[in-house]
Amino acid sequence: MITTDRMAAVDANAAALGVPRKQLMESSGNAIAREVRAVAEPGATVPLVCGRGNNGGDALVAARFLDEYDVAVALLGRPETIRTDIARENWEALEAAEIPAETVTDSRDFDLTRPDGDDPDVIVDAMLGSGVSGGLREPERTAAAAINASDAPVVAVDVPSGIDADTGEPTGGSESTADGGEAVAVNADRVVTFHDEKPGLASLDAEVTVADIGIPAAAERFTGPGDLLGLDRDPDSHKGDNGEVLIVGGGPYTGAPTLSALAALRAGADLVRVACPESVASEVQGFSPNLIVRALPGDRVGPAHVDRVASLAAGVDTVVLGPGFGGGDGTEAFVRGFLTAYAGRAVVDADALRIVPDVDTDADLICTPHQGELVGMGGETASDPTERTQLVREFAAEVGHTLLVKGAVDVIADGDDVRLNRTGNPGMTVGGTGDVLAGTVGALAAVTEPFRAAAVGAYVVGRAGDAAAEANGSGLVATDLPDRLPEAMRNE
Ligand SMILES: NC(=O)C1=CN([C@@H]2O[C@H](COP(=O)(O)OP(=O)(O)OC[C@H]3O[C@@H](n4cnc5c(N)ncnc54)[C@H](O)[C@@H]3O)[C@@H](O)[C@H]2O)[C@@H](O)CC1
Ligand SMILES: [K+]
Repeated sequence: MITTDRMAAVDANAAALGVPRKQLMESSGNAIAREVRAVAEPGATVPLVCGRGNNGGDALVAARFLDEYDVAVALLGRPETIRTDIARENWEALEAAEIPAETVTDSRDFDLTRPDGDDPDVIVDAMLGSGVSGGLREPERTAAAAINASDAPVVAVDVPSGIDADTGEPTGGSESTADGGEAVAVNADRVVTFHDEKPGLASLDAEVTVADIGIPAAAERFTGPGDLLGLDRDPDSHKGDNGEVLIVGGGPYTGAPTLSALAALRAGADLVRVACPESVASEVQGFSPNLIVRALPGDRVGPAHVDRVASLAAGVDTVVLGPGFGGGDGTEAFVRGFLTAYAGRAVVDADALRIVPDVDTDADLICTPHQGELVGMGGETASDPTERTQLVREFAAEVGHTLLVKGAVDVIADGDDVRLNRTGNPGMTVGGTGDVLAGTVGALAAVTEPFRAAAVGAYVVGRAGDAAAEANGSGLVATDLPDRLPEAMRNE
């Protein structure tokens, strides 16, 4: 089962793996043709009703595969207004091949009946797919009414036009069904959908076929540029809307919490506060005027700070717990106390990790252990990648939190999902890169759900590291990474 958003991500990842969308469209068109052959004999009359997006493009390809049928392509709108290059190229291929195709610019002209007055044998509905928004507009609305009025079986491409593939509901609501034949969506008898089932299709009264269109499994299993889709800032957003992060760390170390904080800012957070012992507060502040530092009495974070940190945490989207804490009983008691009191979202790293498996918390945690820390938490690891992935998935389910286990290939898992990340390089074993990762994931978790924040965080920090390695070779240091994050987060 795959949602529309995830499908778009996987599609972009496939392109990055060398399988471009035009190639997928070719497979989709082929799959539609197979479906038509399953319901109609050669020679049958098959109108293909095409929109101007890629859903229509799929059917423009199908028309080329259906030589043995009496096909007629109806493009809803002028060819110059076809919205994607690949759909337009397929339109031009039809014209060049002299395959019958007409354009419908006035919906009153739309007619599916044959010259002899009979219904066609099969109608292909390729008006709108996953790119639909809102209720059907013209000419799609009239065309949908005509499709629904015909007695011919209807094969819908990907999803019946006007239906939300995630919910199965009409995209414009279902109010107008009773008002004299106005269509809110196409009623399809069959749906040929691509790659995987869609959550909304099962509730429809239609036979659903899932066609394999050649998207490699790696496009789903591994993070890729598609995973960055949909993370852009809302142009109307205000300060704070794009994430407020609290880093709690420092004491024996000053660099670690600072790296986390700078990474959180570069990963897009609007406001980053660092709560650290007063002994290091001015040093942390000295690293950057972009940071807001909150000093905690003493030279180590300890149980006496739980209330103060909990009140600072109450106003933010995510807390990053652990960078530069060092070990020790006081720190452990703090982490335990804080997690018991806190019910929000937190990234847990380094010395704070050991507490997670047996603390009673309502917080939603993203734990970022390396293999050694994973074992310290009570998890298991293995040298075989498949086995290791399975073990991480099981352990994530057991602890009830999201895990991002760092390694040459990072494994990200929660109880339901697992993803692998292969960006990054051996130069990143240098100290401090883990702090950068924790801060990055903290910023992302302020704007997206924990599993995705962890997966995208691993991907972009690895990408930033790859760029840094290109510039600095094995002289890469952790401070090279934060400034490279914005470039690494571009979706290309
Ligand atoms: N991985 C993928 O995502 C793949 C997608 N493919 C096809 O591409 C389709 C998605 O293509 P697109 O993103 O181009 O989108 P669509 O073809 O679904 O819609 C395109 C356009 O329709 C217009 N539109 C939106 N809502 C409307 C409404 N309510 N009334 C009238 N017009 C409306 C918009 O201008 C939109 O740009 C999928 O459904 C599938 O058929 C396949 O070719 C292969 C792989
Ligand atoms: K459709």
